[in-house]
Amino acid sequence: MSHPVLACRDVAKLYGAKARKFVVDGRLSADAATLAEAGVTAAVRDVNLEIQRGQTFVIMGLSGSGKSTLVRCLSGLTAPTAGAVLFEGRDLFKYSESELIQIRRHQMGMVFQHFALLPHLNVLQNVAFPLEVQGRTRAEREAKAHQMIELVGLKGREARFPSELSGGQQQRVGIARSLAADPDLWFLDEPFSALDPLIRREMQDEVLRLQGMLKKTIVFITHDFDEAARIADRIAIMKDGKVEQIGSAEELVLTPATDYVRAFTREAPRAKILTARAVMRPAPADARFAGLIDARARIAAFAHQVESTDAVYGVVDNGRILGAIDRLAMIDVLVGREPRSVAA
Ligand SMILES: Nc1ncnc2c1ncn2[C@@H]1O[C@H](COP(=O)(O)OP(=O)(O)OP(=O)(O)O)[C@@H](O)[C@H]1O
Repeated sequence: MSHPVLACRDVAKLYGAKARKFVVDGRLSADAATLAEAGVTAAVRDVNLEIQRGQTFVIMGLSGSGKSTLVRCLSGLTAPTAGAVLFEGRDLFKYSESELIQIRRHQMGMVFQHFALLPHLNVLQNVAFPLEVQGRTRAEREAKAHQMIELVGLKGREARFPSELSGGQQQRVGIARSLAADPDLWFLDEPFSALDPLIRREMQDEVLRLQGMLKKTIVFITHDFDEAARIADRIAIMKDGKVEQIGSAEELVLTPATDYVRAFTREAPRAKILTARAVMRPAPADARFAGLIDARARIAAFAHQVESTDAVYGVVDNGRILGAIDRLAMIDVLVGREPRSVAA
């Protein structure tokens, strides 16, 4: 069986002079109150998760909830105080320092909120930079950089300097640069937070487009649930260093595990997140369907079809009827009410 690309086993990261005192046999041995009393911050604690190959895994939470610290542990930048981070089944922090550098350089790519482009290098040189660090020849570097620049839609701007680009364009350069080294694992830490909403959506579409082509394993941090819902396969919601729940956007909206998750997902655009499968009811025995809806279709895509108040629609998967939807049941789910059964 293949391993998850990344996994956390009881990961904790503590800050404070007395932090080590609370780790026994590699495990965190104190609750939040005891740690706080000792002046120790548990930036991350009790984190268990698995990220599968090809998945877009989003880590979200408010400021200070531990997202960046967790990602620093996942990407090998910071060793956890307790627990283990497994990369392809092996403890990331049991590699030697130089092996870890090689893994980070060749198998991981990073994009940050602040574009961190080198101001004195032009677009081509910025994108080629990680390949220089990898020791590739100039011809190889430039060929790859040109390919990446084209991929993110910046062909023709190779000679510009960062200061001559808009925020969105700078972030495209950051994306091209992080992809130049062909990482398997791509970390994006609030990459679009500094961009205005329209450009932000455009960049989310860009990630979806690139992911459709490149099929990377993506770890994406955001504090915006709408952004998470648009791009994620799985979302982990963090609070006070802990993961409150992990699930698809649909699972988090429909079955929040805690009040915190419920509050986080309350304003979510349900029509764009929920699928027919999740909102259907058992089909009445004698139902005569006015039409059929694919089980994977989102409400926003089929709502216009469910127009008449008394018509019942069948929900199908590969030609098989799984359940039924009518207008009232759909509206119940959209406004967050327990849906009533579908009328025959
Ligand atoms: N080097 C450090 N030393 C001490 N405390 C730290 C350190 N790094 C992070 N913390 C604390 O750990 C907690 C989690 O911080 P972290 O930066 O991981 O949160 P975050 O969710 O990424 O926040 P933001 O969205 O604001 O970046 C915070 O209380 C922070 O003050």
